[in-house]
Amino acid sequence: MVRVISVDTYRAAVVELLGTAPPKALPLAECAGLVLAEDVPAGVSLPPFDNSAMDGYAVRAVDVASATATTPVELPVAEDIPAGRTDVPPLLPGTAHRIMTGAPMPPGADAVVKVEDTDGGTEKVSIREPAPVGTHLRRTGEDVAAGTIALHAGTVLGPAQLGLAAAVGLDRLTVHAPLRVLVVSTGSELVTPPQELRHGQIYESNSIMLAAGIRALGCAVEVVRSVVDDVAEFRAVIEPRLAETDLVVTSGGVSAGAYEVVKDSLTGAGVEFVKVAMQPGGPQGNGRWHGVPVVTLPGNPVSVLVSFEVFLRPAILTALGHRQVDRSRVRARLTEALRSPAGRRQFRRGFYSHHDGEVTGEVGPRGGPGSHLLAAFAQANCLIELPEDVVDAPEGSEVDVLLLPTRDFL
Ligand SMILES: Nc1nc2c(c(=O)[nH]1)N[C@H]1C(S)=C(S)[C@@H](COP(=O)(O)OP(=O)(O)OC[C@H]3O[C@@H](n4cnc5c(N)ncnc54)[C@H](O)[C@@H]3O)O[C@H]1N2
Ligand code: MOO
Repeated sequence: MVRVISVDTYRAAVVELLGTAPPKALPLAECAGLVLAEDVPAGVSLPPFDNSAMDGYAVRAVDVASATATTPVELPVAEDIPAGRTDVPPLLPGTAHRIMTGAPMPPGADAVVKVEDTDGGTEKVSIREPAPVGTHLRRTGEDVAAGTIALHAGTVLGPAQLGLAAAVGLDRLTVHAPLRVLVVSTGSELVTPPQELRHGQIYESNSIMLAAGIRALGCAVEVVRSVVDDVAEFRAVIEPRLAETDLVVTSGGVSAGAYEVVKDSLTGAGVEFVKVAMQPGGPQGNGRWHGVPVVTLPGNPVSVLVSFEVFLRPAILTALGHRQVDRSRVRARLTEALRSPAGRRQFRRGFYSHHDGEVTGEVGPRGGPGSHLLAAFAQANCLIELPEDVVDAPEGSEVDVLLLPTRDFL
C-alpha cells in the first residue's frame, strides 16, 4: 500500500536526501550565484595605498590655503604621477605633482586640487581654490582593512561580491559545489523535433522545464530527453551515468499503471514511492540508487513544475548553502471562487497583481486544476496555495500566493 504523507513531511525528506554540497574551490568566473562555503579574509587593504580621487595636483594644504580665483597660488610642477606609477617621489614644500585618479599620493602631500580649479599647467600650475587636508584623498584601508573578513561564509555571490573577491586579489573561491544533476524524462509516447508526431505521441517538454529551472539555481545539468517504458533500457541508459551524477531527477512512470518504468526499476532498489497529500503532484518518490540521490516526479507537465517549486527548488537551494530558499509569499484577494480537494494542499496557477496604495493585491486563477494545462502555467506569475482544510475559497477571500518572478525562475 502506498504511504500518504503531507507536503511538509515530504519536502523535509527531499531536503534531507540532498543534504549539503561539499566545499569546492572554483575560479571566480564560475562562482556567480553560488554560496561561499568559508569566510574570506582580505589579503590586502582596499584601497591598498593612499591615492587621489581626482585628476589634478597633489599639494600640501598649507601651500594653497590662500588660493582664490583673483589671487591664485602658483606652484612649480615637479613630477607627473599617472595611475600605475610605482616609484613615487616625495613632494617637496612649495611644489605640486600632477596626479591622476587612482595614482598613489606622494609622501608629503596631504590634499589634491582637481584640475578644473587650476590652469592645468605642466611646468607650473596656477591654483584658484584652497584644498584643506584630506581633500580628494582616498585613504588606505577605508573600504577594507587587510586581515579582516571581506566576505562571510553563506554569502550569495553576485556581481558585487565577486568584484570584491577579485579586488582583494583572489582568483578562486571556496563555494558549495554546484550539483551535477541528471534529468531523465521517461515515456514511450515522447518524441522530439524534427520527428513528426504520430497519433498517440507527444513532444517531450518536462526535461526542458526541469533543466531550465535547475540550471537557474547554479547546477550543471545533463539531460536524457526520453527513455522508453522498459526497465532494462532505463537501467542501461542511467546506470553508466551515475558515477558523474550528484542527483537524478526523473519524470513520469511513477503512478499506478502497468508500464511505470521508474517505479518498476527503482522499487526495492532504495527508492520509496509515496502519495503526497497535494494536487497536482501527488505521486512522488525519493531515495538513493547505487548511493546517488534520486527524486522521481510524476509525468504531467504541471505536476513536474509544481513539484520542482515545492520540493526540488528548496532542497537544491539548501544543498547549495542558500539560507533563503522559499518563494516570497503574499496574501491576495481571489478574483473568482476556487474549489480544492479535501485533505490535499492545492497549488493553482495564478496571476497576481498589486496596485499602488492597496494593502493586499488580487489574484485570479490561470486555467483549471488539470495537471496537463501547461499553457495556463505559461501565463501565470504565481502559485495560489489552498491549504488541506480548504474546500471552498469564495471570490474575494484572502489566499496565500507564492510569487514566481520570471527573472528568478530562469
Ligand atoms: N489509476 C491511477 N492513475 C493515475 C493516478 C493514480 O493515482 N491512479 N495518478 C495520476 C496523477 S495525479 C498523475 S500526476 C499521473 C502521474 O503518472 P506518471 O508519473 O506515471 O506519469 P506518466 O503516466 O508517465 O505521464 C503522465 C502524463 O504526462 C505526460 N508526460 C509524461 N512525461 C512527459 C514529458 N517528458 N513531456 C511531456 N509530457 C509528458 C504523459 O504523456 C501523460 O499524459 O498519473 C495519473 N494517473
Ligand atoms: O498529482 Mo497529478 O500530479 O495531479 O496530476
